[in-house]
Amino acid sequence: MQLTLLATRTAARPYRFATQCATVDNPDPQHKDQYGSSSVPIYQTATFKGMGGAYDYTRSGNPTRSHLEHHIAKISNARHAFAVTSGMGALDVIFRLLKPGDEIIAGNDLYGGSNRLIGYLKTHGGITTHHVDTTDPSTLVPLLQDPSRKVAMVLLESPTNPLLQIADLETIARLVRTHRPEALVVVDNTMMSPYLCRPLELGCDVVYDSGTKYLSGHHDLMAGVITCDRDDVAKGIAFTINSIGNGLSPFDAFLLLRGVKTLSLRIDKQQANSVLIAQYLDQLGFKVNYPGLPSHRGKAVHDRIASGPGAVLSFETGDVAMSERIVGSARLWGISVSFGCINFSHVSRTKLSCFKFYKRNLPEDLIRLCVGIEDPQDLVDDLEAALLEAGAVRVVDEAGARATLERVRPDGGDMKAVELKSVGGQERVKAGRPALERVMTSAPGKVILFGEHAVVHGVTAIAGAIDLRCYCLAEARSDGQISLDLPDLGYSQSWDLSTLPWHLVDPALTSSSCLKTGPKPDQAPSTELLTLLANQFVHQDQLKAVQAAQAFLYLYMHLAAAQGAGAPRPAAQSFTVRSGLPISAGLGSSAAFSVAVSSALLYSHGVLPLPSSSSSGDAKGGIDRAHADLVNAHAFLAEKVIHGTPSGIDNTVATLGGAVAFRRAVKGREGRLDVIEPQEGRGIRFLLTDTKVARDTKTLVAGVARRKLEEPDTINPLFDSIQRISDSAHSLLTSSTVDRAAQLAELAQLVDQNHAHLVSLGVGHAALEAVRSTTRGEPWGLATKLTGAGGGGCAVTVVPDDFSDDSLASLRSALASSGFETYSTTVGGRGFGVVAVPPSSAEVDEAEGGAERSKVPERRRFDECAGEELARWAEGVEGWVRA
Ligand SMILES: Nc1ncnc2c1ncn2[C@@H]1O[C@H](COP(=O)(O)OP(=O)(O)OP(=O)(O)O)[C@@H](O)[C@H]1O
Ligand SMILES: C[C@@](O)(CCO)CC(=O)[O-]
Repeated sequence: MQLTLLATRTAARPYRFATQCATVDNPDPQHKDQYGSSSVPIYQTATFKGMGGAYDYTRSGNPTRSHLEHHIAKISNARHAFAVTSGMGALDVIFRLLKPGDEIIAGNDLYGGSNRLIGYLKTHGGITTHHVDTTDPSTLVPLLQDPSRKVAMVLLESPTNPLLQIADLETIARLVRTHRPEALVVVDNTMMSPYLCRPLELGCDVVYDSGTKYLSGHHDLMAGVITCDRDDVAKGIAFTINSIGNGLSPFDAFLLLRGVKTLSLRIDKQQANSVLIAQYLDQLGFKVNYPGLPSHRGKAVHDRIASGPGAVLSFETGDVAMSERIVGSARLWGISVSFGCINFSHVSRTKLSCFKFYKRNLPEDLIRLCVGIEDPQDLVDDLEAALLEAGAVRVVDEAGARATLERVRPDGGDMKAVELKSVGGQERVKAGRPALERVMTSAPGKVILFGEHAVVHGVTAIAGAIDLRCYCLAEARSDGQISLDLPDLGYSQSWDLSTLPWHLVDPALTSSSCLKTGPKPDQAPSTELLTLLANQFVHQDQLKAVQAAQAFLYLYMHLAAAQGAGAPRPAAQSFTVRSGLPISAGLGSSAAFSVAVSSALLYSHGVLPLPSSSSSGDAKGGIDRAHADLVNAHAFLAEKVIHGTPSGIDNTVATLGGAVAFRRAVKGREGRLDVIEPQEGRGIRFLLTDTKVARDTKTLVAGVARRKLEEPDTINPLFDSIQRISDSAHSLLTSSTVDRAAQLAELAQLVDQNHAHLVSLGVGHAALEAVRSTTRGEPWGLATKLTGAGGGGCAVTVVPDDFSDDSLASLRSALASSGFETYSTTVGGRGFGVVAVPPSSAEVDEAEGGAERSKVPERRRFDECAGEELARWAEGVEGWVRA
């Protein structure tokens, strides 16, 4: 039922642009390629055998070209499309729709090549052209209304090249329709491509693109394409192409078709780079022409007729010689004509002779930038180096917290120093040192005894800290880098602090109150920053590491920005995280990671003062509750980055330790946190079994949320029942009077009931059932449920008081023989901890003659040892203070 509905919907809706680009349909649905080739074959033939077939001579038509033309028509939303040998070839074909004596109205900032052809038309074809200011549609009206004028064509470009002036294509098309219905409105759409603008949809008659540019994207072919809706116009164009023989060759048609498939992908990246570069130049005070800048004249019109500013911009320096020096100094930026290529950002200075010849009033110092898909920071760096080398900017305030660039006035006069908040969208930051040279934190994993998943939707859950922990070591460095090493995931990466996307920090997280109380519980992480971090800053090898690195960088950047009151004051540091917890197994490894990293950041940056350690080196409850809450608030944000919509129970337990009954705040109902105090002599043993079945909490939580939405009548009663289970468990665990045997028997029953509900929620797994059947079977008879997000991961078994150590050992070996890993743990252990780590033995040797050596664990062991050995190493550092 559901499937049918979805299928119908998909069939009725046209595909979106990127999908249309990537899917090449056969123009002739009757014709199936004999081998079912996925890529369109190249029909490299001049002639076709026989007469009366679909094709006879490639000048008139060729299957590869037809495929391309069909595809171009589809993505341009046009009835007809034609592919010819160049963009100018396309304009030539269009001009041949005119007759001697006809007149053209064209812009006064037209592409030089078009102007050259217009000049030729005048001398050889008797066709005159009137150049007007197309940024103002009213300038066309007198010509359109003048009956003595034989205006047969209006030729437009928007944005123009290279001044990026905007013509209101829609309004002009309407004016032409009103005053001169027989005239054709022709648009050169090369700067936009059909991805960003489709002028036929705005009422224009004929559109052409130089396919050499964005449509191809690789500067490896020359082509032009023409689209139109009118059948009579299409007939004229087809006749001309066949007559003059400038149809695109089969091989170039194949290449162009290949290029078009990635059109939207390429333009998205080129455009994003262009926005950063335009902002950079704009902040330096250059006059920048780019419709992506709020100040650009005609931006409102452009935003109405097009869906993006494109990837060409230009700027003026105020001095021709300086412009020449800038263009000459660029290294990564090449010097070239044309644009639209993915891997070749280039600069070009306007050619004086050309402009003078056509009497175009173009500034002679104009530099055009055509932006590719390179890393934007490299482009900005190279441009900046060229600006510095050319003397267009100079560095001031090098000693300050932030480097500042100042534009140099070409005439030597005073120029206001531009304090750059951001350069190319990237803050010019200077790395400092952290408040603490070396600090280590740790946080426990958790086991949820009752209420997982339901807790995300406002039901109470019962959980406690376990004795497996995650450790984070933060160390100062002095090379302007921040690094993250995650040996458990085989991941290691460092970033130059000045290259991080500081411009995307969320101001809501950089206020001074945020430093005191932490991010608000309903604060969502910025998807824009997270996406950028994932796409451009984090190695993409494995999802687990991407999530962890995103969370780390997100916290790090906001903390650095908050400390500098918006202007980042980052410290160069190395962070190494190790964990004794199985990752993605339901024991809260992500929460332990989030708490360990948050606390390491807050202490090492001096936001939290280091608590004083007791002489025993293990002060219980030695951390202020307000400090713990600040850590928890930051960790919750990190959990959101990793999990999407966590309830907050995992990070709360990993921060505070102990055992809690937790209810999150939902829709107007307050949250609630009850600490379950350990009861003397009534501790309960638990066995944790890791099924080793990999799963992802984020996906499982999202799946339950979707089911709640789609099947509320099934899911809501399950949540109500889980609430009753948690309430019963809470009173059983806090009662000091209920009979011990009855308490454990009742808990076992609740465990079974809760597990059954979790299976009904859809988060069970065959491996978990295998664990349950082993523990329930003879001779053990113990109740087990999944714990955490389920879908695999871990199960928790209640171990009664009279269950002997031998029985436990034999149960563990039975589970191990099925490939499971077990952990026997107490529940309710300590919360997060912190310790200042002294220099490792090697450093002590140098500085103090080795006097301290025996007290300091060897640093490299932290990276190398695992499991219990890791815990021994970390716990061996003296002076831990824990919540
Ligand atoms: N030792 C570690 N090193 C690096 N990243 C870690 C480490 N431990 C956890 N993580 C991060 O936490 C994520 C695991 O989160 P996930 O929620 O899937 O599992 P979990 O927290 O163990 O289970 P649950 O949330 O069900 O208790 C990993 O993908 C990684 O991003
Ligand atoms: C599945 C879930 O309830 C527990 C994951 O450990 C999710 C959450 O509470 O955030």
